[in-house]
Amino acid sequence: MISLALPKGSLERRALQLFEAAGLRVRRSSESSYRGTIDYGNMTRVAFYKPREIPSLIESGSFDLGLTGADWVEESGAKVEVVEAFDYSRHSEKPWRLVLAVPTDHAATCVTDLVDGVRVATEYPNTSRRFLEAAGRRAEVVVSYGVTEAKIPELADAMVDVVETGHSLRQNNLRVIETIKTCGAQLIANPVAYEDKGKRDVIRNVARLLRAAWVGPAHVLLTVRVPAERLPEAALAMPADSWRAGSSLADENTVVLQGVLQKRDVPATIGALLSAGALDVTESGVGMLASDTARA
Ligand SMILES: Nc1ncnc2c1ncn2[C@@H]1O[C@H](COP(=O)(O)OP(=O)(O)OP(=O)(O)O)[C@@H](O)[C@H]1O
Ligand SMILES: O=P(O)(O)OC[C@H]1O[C@H](OP(=O)(O)OP(=O)(O)O)[C@H](O)[C@@H]1O
Repeated sequence: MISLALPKGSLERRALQLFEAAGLRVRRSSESSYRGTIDYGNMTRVAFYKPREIPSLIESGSFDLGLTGADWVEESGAKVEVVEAFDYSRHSEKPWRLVLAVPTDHAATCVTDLVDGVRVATEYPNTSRRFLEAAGRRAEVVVSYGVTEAKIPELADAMVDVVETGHSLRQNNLRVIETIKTCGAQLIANPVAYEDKGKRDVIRNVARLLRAAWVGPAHVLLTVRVPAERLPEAALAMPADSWRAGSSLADENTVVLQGVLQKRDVPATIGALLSAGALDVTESGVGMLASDTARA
């Protein structure tokens, strides 16, 4: 049995989509239920927690596997195995950043411009202290429990917080002077569970399925009909991660070439294939792409 802790809040929606796309749908009685199951690997104990709590739940062995933000893995200092990483944020398929920010009219352009004794508000006191110390700044770290932007100017002069779109910074007249860490979602495992052969096999397979569901939609399958004598040219035009050729049952002079390639390569590839003699090209969507090397 593998137990799994999933994130509530910002990271939740995409996590559930990803598990569903990987064939690992979380079954629960309603969207407000914090408990569920997955019909794979005997995952009968799935629970939802705030991302900041998940690393310690995994380290302690309360759960074998968890999905949370890289910022909380670092902040907690929890001893966990990072099994996979997915660069998505609350609103986008891009990583978010943990940044040091100051009011727009502040003179500082980097951390070393901050004076000793500067008050820095943050939900990430450990990460912030480490960063400020490494920069040689003697700062007063003011622990915040959210709405950190509002701590300036009364309680703090600067802040360390999450930035994704930058909307919140702009609305509060703040600007970034340092990026401390670029963060995505991480699949983390309890080290003891990861050493257990049976659990490790399930954990590795969950990671593979999630990765396959993550990279799949960034790819397409191209099916190309090409006259047999033009096959070498057409094959060269296919920048596919993998491709294969087979004969057409309908016409022995026509070969069918199939390849999986990244979506961004499609326009140029179709042009090159047609120039190389392709009779027609059909594009199909890819759901999951399981491969040891595939990366979106
Ligand atoms: N755009 C984003 N804004 C905030 N957090 C994000 C964003 N993108 C990813 N995250 C991740 O999600 C975490 C916040 O998750 P969540 O929204 O559940 O909690 P919270 O806002 O800290 O908590 P609360 O709802 O109690 O204020 C961040 O710490 C970070 O790991
Ligand atoms: O760059 P943006 O896209 O604006 O995202 C970043 C903002 O989102 C988070 O706040 P959240 O709404 O979770 O509230 P909080 O301040 O209480 O954590 C974070 O603390 C920032 O304020």
